[in-house]
Amino acid sequence: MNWNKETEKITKEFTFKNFKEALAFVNQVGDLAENMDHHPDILLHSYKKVTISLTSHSDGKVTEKDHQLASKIDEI
Ligand SMILES: C[C@H](O)[C@H](O)[C@H]1CNC2=NC(N)=NC(=O)C2=N1
Repeated sequence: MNWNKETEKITKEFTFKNFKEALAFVNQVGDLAENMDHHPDILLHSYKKVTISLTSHSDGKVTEKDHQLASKIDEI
């Protein structure tokens, strides 16, 4: 299997005190995504880190929707 070329996206890593706080953050991001009908890729890793990646799949690139959701996530 070939390696996939990364499509255009914006990514940010968040670090929390523990797994429980990281998971709570993931759920809050999920609520925002559902409200916007715009969904990130979410990776909860190293037990207390969350990496969020945003791209607009229907456009195949980063759009204003991604920046809007990123701003809302930063306000959590
Ligand atoms: C039908 C539904 O509105 C679409 O599939 C939405 C869902 N969430 C989405 N999220 C993202 N990141 N990109 C999209 O193109 C997208 N499309």
